[in-house]
Amino acid sequence: MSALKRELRSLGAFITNKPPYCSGTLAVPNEDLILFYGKDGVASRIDLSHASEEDLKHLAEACDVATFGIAQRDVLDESYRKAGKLDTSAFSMQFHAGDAGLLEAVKTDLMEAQRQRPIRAELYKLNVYGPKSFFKSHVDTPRSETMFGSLVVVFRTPHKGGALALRHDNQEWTFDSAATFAEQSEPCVAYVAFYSDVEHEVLPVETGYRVTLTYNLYFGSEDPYHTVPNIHPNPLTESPFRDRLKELLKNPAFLPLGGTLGFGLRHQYPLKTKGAWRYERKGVHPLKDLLVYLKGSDAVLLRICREFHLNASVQLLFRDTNGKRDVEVLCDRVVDMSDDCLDTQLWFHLRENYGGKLLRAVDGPEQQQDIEVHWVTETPKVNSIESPYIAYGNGASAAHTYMYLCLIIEVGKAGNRETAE
Ligand SMILES: O=C(O)CCC(=O)C(=O)O
Ligand SMILES: [Fe+2]
Repeated sequence: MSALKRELRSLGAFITNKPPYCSGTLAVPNEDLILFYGKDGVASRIDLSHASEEDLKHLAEACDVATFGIAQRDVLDESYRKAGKLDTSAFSMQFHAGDAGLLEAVKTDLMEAQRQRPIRAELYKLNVYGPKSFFKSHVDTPRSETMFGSLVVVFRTPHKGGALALRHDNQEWTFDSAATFAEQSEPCVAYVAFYSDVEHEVLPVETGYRVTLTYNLYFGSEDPYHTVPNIHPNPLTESPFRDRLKELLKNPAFLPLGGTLGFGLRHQYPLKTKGAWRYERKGVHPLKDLLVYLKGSDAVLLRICREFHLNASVQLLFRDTNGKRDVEVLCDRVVDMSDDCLDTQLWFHLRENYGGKLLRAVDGPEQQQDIEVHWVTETPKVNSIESPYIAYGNGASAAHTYMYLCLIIEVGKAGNRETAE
């Protein structure tokens, strides 16, 4: 491996290793933890800061069986999810994530670069996970295009087990509320927030009752909140990446003549390709618009590049074909090839008709590479977007290629680049 490749890989590790969730504890006054619940005329009352086993059993018995969403349908299957739920119409309490300053913590810790963007949390359900309850691995069903994640608040009721396992991009983390509470002496609730594309699973509760509120997180206008000084987010820091990049930019041996860096985006983004030419004509540029919607480490990356005055753009990398990485083409606009009939090579078509730039080709020495991109991180395979087209060979056949969203960064030559000092 060349020295440059090694340096880029160690730089990329700071991005790739950043978890797509945040968690912590939050001090809450006891009076905010009184829960009133019931579906009939008379409501019951439980103090979630000092709940007895008997109180919790009563609450569990008042719940309905929890369902879960598959393809916009609610499904009941106790081999997949065993838990109780109350809809928002069947309970009430003073505690609101928006008021408690929790959104501020989520913005700071999870959203990072986008922390200036307003977000709001919509209360979804109260859940009770009693002994042997669980919720197998799933991703939450997005309720709208602006929903970007979920927030779970766990109350300090006696329980063991019921940790939340989170999985993304072949990595796994665990948020164990029972263990978190064991380390706290102050009255508090525990919270965990994660992006919508994070798979998660509630492991079986061994003893006691795990009581939660779940919220859907949206980009959108801000709820009023008060900053509570007692929030202790587990910080997931971005500064090692910034420091390392700065070091590299200062080093005259790093890309001495300047160059182009590529980062595969880590998160999934909805991208409408159908009819792309139509909205381009109206002046809509989805790849440019995506810059303000970047999530988590993708957003951090953009912000740091901007700090260093590096030109950054979201582009589409096309990779052809059959899993082989023989031909790669980069396009700075959305391409809809669903109606295209290709009687030439895909890379040629993209270059001729969509302004694509050839990164790598195998079919002959005469093919020119348009630009060289030094890849720092790869886009996870799950984030690929399929793009169909019709290929003419001996006859017409349906073919497809895969596109990957990436952030392309221009680095100036040594001595001619800023390091934000
Ligand atoms: O309780 C939790 O930690 C997560 C619950 C969950 O995944 C859900 O309600 O969709
Ligand atoms: Fe979930």
